[in-house]
Formats: sequence, structure tokens, C-alpha cells
Amino acid sequence: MGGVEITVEEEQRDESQELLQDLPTEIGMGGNLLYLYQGFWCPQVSIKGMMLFQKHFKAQETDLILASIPKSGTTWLKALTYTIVNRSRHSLEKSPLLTNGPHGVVPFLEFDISSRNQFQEQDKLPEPRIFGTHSPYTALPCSVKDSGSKIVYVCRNPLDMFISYWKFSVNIPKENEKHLSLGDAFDKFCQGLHGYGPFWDHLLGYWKASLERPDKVLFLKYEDIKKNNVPYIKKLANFLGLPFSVEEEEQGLIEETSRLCSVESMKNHESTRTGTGPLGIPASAFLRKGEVGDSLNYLTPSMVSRVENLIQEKLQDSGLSFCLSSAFQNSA
Ligand SMILES: Nc1ncnc2c1ncn2[C@@H]1O[C@H](COP(=O)(O)OS(=O)(=O)O)[C@@H](OP(=O)(O)O)[C@H]1O
Repeated sequence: MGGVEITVEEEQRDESQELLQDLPTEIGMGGNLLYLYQGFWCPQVSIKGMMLFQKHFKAQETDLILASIPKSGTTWLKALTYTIVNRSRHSLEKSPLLTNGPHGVVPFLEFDISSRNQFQEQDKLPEPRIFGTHSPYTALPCSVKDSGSKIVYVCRNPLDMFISYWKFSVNIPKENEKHLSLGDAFDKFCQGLHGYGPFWDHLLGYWKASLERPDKVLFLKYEDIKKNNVPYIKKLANFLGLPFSVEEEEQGLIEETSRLCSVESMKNHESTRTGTGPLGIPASAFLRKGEVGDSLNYLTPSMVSRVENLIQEKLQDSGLSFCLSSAFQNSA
């Protein structure tokens, strides 16, 4: 037969290109282009990856999916989960986490996998496979929702998440996009115009799933882990079906895991000092202060109350809450 042979990659590129043409677009709080896809504002850099993930990823029964909206504790959750899961494979001092970093040992499903063939390559990874995703719950592939795979979601109070996101985006050099001022970025954030926003719908999707299926979806808050991380490391290990034994507890393995994955320790890992994270961004950009309440150094009281009102309105009756100003006063 004559004619031009079309590779799987070319076919996918055309398919998603066509879909993109019909989606509404806006400039987001990071000055980047966002596409409105299935009710969420997805960054241009990951929209095709997200579509591929949704369409072609086949979850295995033992898969662990670490989900979050950006700047909510993704890097930390990846480090903790990888360390818990692999603690019998190698000692903490020899962990690949030290050299490859959290984003190296736990790939993102939307950023790091750019073709259908790569999903097949992932089939060869040792079980349990661990992946990160920023996809909203409703956009997850059916195979993730319907299989025995487990989902851990981490969220963070929206004020700190906003500042973390803004600081991150202004520190990344841009060629064709411009950085927005804090005030303009904040306005966009409050309209839900940020990566995978609106944050309230992202939160609610996973929150409701965790209430309906607590064995399937574990919902964690950054602030809770930060306040006292040992019980949360135990909780995470129990949820993953890999509880710490009495001997491990007596040996102090939980505290060691906590130390290895602390922001202070991770800043000194070789992977952070010399490596790169997703999209070739320096790994150090994913570790800044790692504090609760840093946003109060940047936001005015009226900005805080605007977000408080927004949360009140959007999360009302869900049972999910963030007590912003008072939580910060307690942690100050
Ligand atoms: N180990 C550890 N412990 C505590 N906090 C940590 C840790 N690793 C990353 N961080 C802080 O998390 C913020 C980055 O968020 P994410 O990791 O979700 O970013 S990303 O979505 O992967 O781009 C960013 O928060 P800010 O410091 O407030 O900007 C990081 O410093």
C-alpha cells in the first residue's frame, strides 16, 4: 500500500491539537496560557500530557497516585511516599531520593510522560508504581478510579499556596510571557485562573472522593503534617498498606523518614543542589521556605479576608475548611 505512514505520536499530536483549538483560553496568574478543559484551567505545558494520561494510562491494582494542586506539598508527599514504600529495598542513606530527587523518583503523569508508548514502558516498573499528578479528580482515567490503586491527595491553605505559586513563577525566566504583579496575580487566583484551578473545585473533587471511599483516597493537609509529621507518616504508611513494624518504630525509622524528607534536609540533597525537576526547572526551585503562614508577609488583611470569604462561599457545607488567619496566628 502506498501513502504516508503516520506514527502513534503523530496521530496523538494531531488529535490533541484539534481538541485544543476548541478550548477557551485565558492568561493565568503565572502569566502563562491556560486552557479550560473539563471545567479546569490547565497550563499549556501539560494540557496534552493530561489528555494522554486520561485516555491511555492503564492503572495497575497496586499503583499509588499522589495528587495535588501545584504548590500544595507535592514534592514533600513524593519524598515521604517513596521513602516509606522503598524502605526495605535500600537504607535511607543510600536512597535514590538523594541523587534523583522526589520528582526524579516519582514521575508526573502529565509532564514526564509525553507519548502513549511511554505509558507502556511504565508497565515494567517495580510494584508498587508511584506517580504524581495535578489532574483534578474528575479528569482521572477510569482505570485509576475503578482499580485497586490508591490515591493520596495533599492540599494546603490557599493563601500559602498562592504565594508559593507566585514566588515560583516570578523566579522562572520566561521568553514570551510576562510576570504579573502580586495584585494582578491575586485577582486571577481569586477567579480560579491558575494551574488546574479553580482551587476550590480541585479540593472538593478529592475531598468528596475521600469521604465516599476512605480506603481508596487519603486526603491530607500540608499544615497538619507540618505541625506534627510522625503521626501523619504512620497514617500514610498504614493507608498504603505498609505499616511500620514495632521494631521499625523502636529503631526510630519514622523519625528518620521525617528528617530525610524535611525541607532543610532536602535542600542539601545532591539532587536539589545540582539536579533539575520537571520541565528542566532547577530542582532547588521546588524547595523555598516550606513554612506555614509565609503568605502573611506579602498579603494585606483585605486580601486575606477576600480569600476567607471565597472559601466560606465555595466550601460551605462540604465539611472541608481552612481557618486561615487564626491558624497562622497559632503557628506564628
Ligand atoms: N520537604 C518539604 N517539607 C515542607 N515543605 C516542602 C517540602 N518540599 C517542598 N516544600 C514546599 O512546598 C512548596 C512547593 O509545592 P509543591 O511541591 O506542591 O510544588 S510543585 O507542585 O511540585 O511544583 C514550596 O513551598 P514555599 O516554600 O511556601 O514556596 C516548598 O518549599
